[in-house]
Amino acid sequence: MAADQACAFLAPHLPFTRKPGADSLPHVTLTYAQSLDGFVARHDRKPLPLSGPDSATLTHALRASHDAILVGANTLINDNPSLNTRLVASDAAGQPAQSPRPVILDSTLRTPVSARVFTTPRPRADGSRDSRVIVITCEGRYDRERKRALEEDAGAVVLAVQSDDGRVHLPSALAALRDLGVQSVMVEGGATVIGALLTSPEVRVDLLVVTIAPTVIGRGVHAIGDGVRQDTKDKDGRLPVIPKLVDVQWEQFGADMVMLAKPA
Ligand SMILES: NC(=O)C1=CN([C@@H]2O[C@H](COP(=O)(O)OP(=O)(O)OC[C@H]3O[C@@H](n4cnc5c(N)ncnc54)[C@H](O)[C@@H]3O)[C@@H](O)[C@H]2O)C=CC1
Ligand SMILES: Nc1nc(O)c(N)c(N[C@@H]2O[C@H](COP(=O)(O)O)[C@@H](O)[C@H]2O)n1
Repeated sequence: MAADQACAFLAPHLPFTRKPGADSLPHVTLTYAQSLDGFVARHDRKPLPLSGPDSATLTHALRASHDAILVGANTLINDNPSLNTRLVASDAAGQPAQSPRPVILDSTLRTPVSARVFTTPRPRADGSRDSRVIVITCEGRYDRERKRALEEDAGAVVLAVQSDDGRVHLPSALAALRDLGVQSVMVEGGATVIGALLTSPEVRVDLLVVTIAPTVIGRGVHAIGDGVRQDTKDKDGRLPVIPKLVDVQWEQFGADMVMLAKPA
């Protein structure tokens, strides 16, 4: 069964907890599904089902094993995702599945109050954890009325952190999540977030889990290439660097291949 296979595949990497150290940031897992030719979406950025049922079960087991699940604002707007754990009964450690807290990176608060994520039930077995959606925006860039609407009409927690070239500063976002008690974050995309995270000189990705579906798209949004600002140097004059991968494992889930690796 796919759920058992997912548990066995993920078990050696558990638990996903905060990195050691007084000011340490949460554990970060980066995960996405791509076509055989490297795309996460078609060129129109409409939702694109790539994962088959077995690798989708793995993704939900992974979701259930993290405190929070993070996506970029474009993914939230284009896909209108649920971000819950409806495909699994238990997490990768065999405990009853809980849905992680959704987190949206949204520099200017474009997230609609009608987004599905705000009304998706997110029962938690322990009953005590705050499961409200967290929207992280840039100090000085957001509209106060949008913040009020997200908080009061959608029930979100809106956090404003420092801006990094017009985007949410990733270490500040992770520190804000840590301060809310989040120990582990599963980042699901999209391409811009994947690129920003993989090339961040300040944030470490602890685990990378990539599903490769036997599907050819031809033209679309590239998983890495379209998210990385290859032509721009950062404020210290450095070009984006994508880390090498170590401890690489491959396993077949249904028709898909899944790679699990650690950035060096
Ligand atoms: N196949 C898969 O596994 C997945 C595919 N997707 C696809 O990806 C596409 C969306 O990807 P993108 O357009 O690249 O947008 P995205 O979902 O990566 O969101 C980018 C937006 O996030 C916000 N943001 C704030 N701070 C940021 C930061 N530090 N770094 C990056 N973004 C930050 C900005 O508003 C930015 O425009 C959709 O078509 C969706 O279907 C999304 C997730 C997973
Ligand atoms: N693992 C995976 N496989 C695919 O084929 C996908 N298209 C995605 N997309 C991500 O999952 C979100 C949808 O979540 P719900 O099913 O609505 O809970 C979508 O927004 C992407 O983040 N992932």
